Amino acid sequence: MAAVETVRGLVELTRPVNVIAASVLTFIGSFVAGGVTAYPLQTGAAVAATGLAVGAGNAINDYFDREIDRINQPERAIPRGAVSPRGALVFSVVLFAMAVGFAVTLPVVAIAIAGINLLALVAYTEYFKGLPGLGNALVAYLVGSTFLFGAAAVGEVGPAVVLAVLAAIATLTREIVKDVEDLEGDLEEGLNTLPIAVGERRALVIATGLLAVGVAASPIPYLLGYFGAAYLVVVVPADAIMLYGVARSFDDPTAGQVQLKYGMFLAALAFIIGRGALEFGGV
Ligand SMILES: CC(C)=CCC/C(C)=C/CC/C(C)=C/CC/C(C)=C/COC[C@H](O)COP(=O)(O)O
Ligand SMILES: CC(C)=CCC/C(C)=C/CC/C(C)=C/CC/C(C)=C/COP(=O)(O)OP(=O)(O)O
Ligand SMILES: [Mg+2]
Repeated sequence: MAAVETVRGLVELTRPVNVIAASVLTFIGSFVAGGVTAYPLQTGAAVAATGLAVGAGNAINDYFDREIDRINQPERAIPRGAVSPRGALVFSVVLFAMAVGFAVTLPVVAIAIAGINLLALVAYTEYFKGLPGLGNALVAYLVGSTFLFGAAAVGEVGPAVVLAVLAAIATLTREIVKDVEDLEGDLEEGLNTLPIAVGERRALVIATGLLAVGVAASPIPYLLGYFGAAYLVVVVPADAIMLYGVARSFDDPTAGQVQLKYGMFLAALAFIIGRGALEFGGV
């Protein structure tokens, strides 16, 4: 039973939903760059590198955060004892090494993005997380960069830039809300996150303003001709769910950040449907 609990804990450390979601974003980047069918092996390597890097980044985050999580998230794998801190660290290093193994097979721009991202993932928790807004901006960059990484693996990065910016804005919004949710543990650990630096309400007003910009910009991929009209049918509800989530955060940041995540996932689906509609002759 202990072995089953350990394996379950290791899988939990990777945050598999995020691993899959980020991998889909990289695939979308390759898709909008028009390289999936022309370069299937590079697309596969980029998707694999992303999934392994996200799993590694999440595992090392939980390793560094193990004391905060005893307060904020005691049910997580390390605080509940399913995985030892050393076991989590070794697991993260193995995943990072596997991500590098796939990334080095890609074109030089993709290798550069992967190299920057892998360093950022290691540095995030120790050096950036406690800096007001900077830690959030780094995570937002990392999520947005998946589109650039997927595009750089197979072709031109250009079309992926708009998607990267939209994903980064939405992620930055949610990261600020998550810091409001984690205020107690972050204060105990002496972290100076944005809500601690400027106050919870002001941080949420900043998050709301950021998301408003992202929502207003969300039709741009359609207007630029990257997506078919079917994109609007899906992204408009996604925008509405994200706006509802950030509004909900003022009285319940936990529920709000979850709603934001649902809206972001639906927006990622809108990207897939929008590009698919264009590629396969739909609307
Ligand atoms: C306005 C507009 C149309 C925005 C686009 C939104 C979009 C497509 C966002 C992409 C979001 C996404 C699918 C991200 C992948 C999952 C991931 C790796 C997120 C980063 O998570 C960091 C977070 O702090 C982890 O916490 P948790 O999710 O609670 O485990
Ligand atoms: C394209 C390549 C090679 C890599 C992509 C890398 C990506 C997409 C990373 C996604 C973001 C990520 C996994 C960040 C790691 C750190 C992390 C989990 C930040 C959020 O954690 P905390 O701020 O500690 O909050 P919680 O632990 O409570 O969620
Ligand atoms: Mg953490």
